[in-house]
Amino acid sequence: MSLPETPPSMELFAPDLLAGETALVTGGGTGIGKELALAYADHGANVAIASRSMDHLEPVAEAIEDRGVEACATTVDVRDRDDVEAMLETVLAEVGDVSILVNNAGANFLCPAEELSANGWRSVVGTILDGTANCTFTVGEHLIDRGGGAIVSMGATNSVRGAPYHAHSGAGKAGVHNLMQTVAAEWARHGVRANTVAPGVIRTEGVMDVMGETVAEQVIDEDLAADRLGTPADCVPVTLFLSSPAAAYVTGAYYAVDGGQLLAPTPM
Ligand SMILES: CCC/C=C/C(=O)SCCNC(=O)CCNC(=O)[C@H](O)C(C)(C)COP(=O)([O-])OP(=O)([O-])OC[C@H]1O[C@@H](n2cnc3c(N)ncnc32)[C@H](O)[C@@H]1OP(=O)([O-])[O-]
Ligand SMILES: NC(=O)C1=CN([C@@H]2O[C@H](COP(=O)(O)OP(=O)(O)OC[C@H]3O[C@@H](n4cnc5c(N)ncnc54)[C@H](OP(=O)(O)O)[C@@H]3O)[C@@H](O)[C@H]2O)C=CC1
Repeated sequence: MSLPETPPSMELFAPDLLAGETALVTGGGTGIGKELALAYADHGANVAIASRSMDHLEPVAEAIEDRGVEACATTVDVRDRDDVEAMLETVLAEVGDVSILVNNAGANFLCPAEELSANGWRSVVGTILDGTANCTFTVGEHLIDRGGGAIVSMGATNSVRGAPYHAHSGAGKAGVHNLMQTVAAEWARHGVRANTVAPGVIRTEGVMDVMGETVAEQVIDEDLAADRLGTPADCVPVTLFLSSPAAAYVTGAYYAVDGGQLLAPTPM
């Protein structure tokens, strides 16, 4: 028996939960980011999505518009601060005020620490941590100027539990968790909240490329109380909640969406 599926967010939350908001989702053309972008649109928010490849973004932008809200798709490499500033200019010009930032763009590969090249480290930590910082500082300034907003960053369970071959990814995600706490502490007085959602192992093309089916089966058998991998849909409700007025008093928090991956798998 595994944990049941998460119902579609439209069965859980009011359809107009985020009407009048504009969400910017990095990495919004694939995997978890795509599911989040479509859910924001379902609940009435205008949605901007940004990543390196327009190929990912265009079909999702069309699906967002099909939901009757405004969409913007723009390219960005979140590792580059100038690029991130240009992304925000484009989004502000095309869909107006941004009130929600989702730092979802991410990167990972499995590599023994002693074999990781300097460039391999930079590539992953640059995307996860520098990328989250670049977007948080750039969009954060806008959120402060407009008098408030919500930031949700995709962390990972490896930020609080080291795991083999995750030196770059785990360290980067730990930095994300801490960065969200810091800006939460600094920016509450500006009405800006910042929280972390930490997925466990969520079945996306990106993660399956990283770990493959054999490791996936091993994780399910040995590590997951839920007895199944997560799905992008599992990440939606908590992220919508954290973006909404229902979380008005929630900031600096860390929510694992991991099917119990952080629990000890054995009694002792
Ligand atoms: C609990 C799970 C937590 C998180 C899960 C997820 O995030 S799932 C989501 C997962 N989704 C994604 O990851 C999607 C986005 N991912 C990507 O874009 C790429 O996978 C990227 C991260 C390599 C960045 O691309 P890029 O074009 O910027 O970089 P590039 O190709 O130029 O390589 C840079 C350096 O990295 C080196 N290197 C690369 N692979 C390996 C390897 N297997 N082994 C060793 N090293 C490797 C490569 O050799 C080079 O170093 P060198 O040789 O110059 O010293
Ligand atoms: N799936 C999982 O099991 C887990 C995922 N996570 C985190 O959740 C988030 C989403 O993961 P998932 O959906 O699986 O991954 P995907 O591989 O589907 O998504 C990663 C996204 O990030 C974008 N991206 C990567 N590098 C950059 C960059 N330098 N600049 C801008 N965009 C970039 C990619 O688009 P493009 O190629 O167009 O740039 C892609 O859309 C990530 O932060 C990931 O670390 C955390 C724990 C577990």
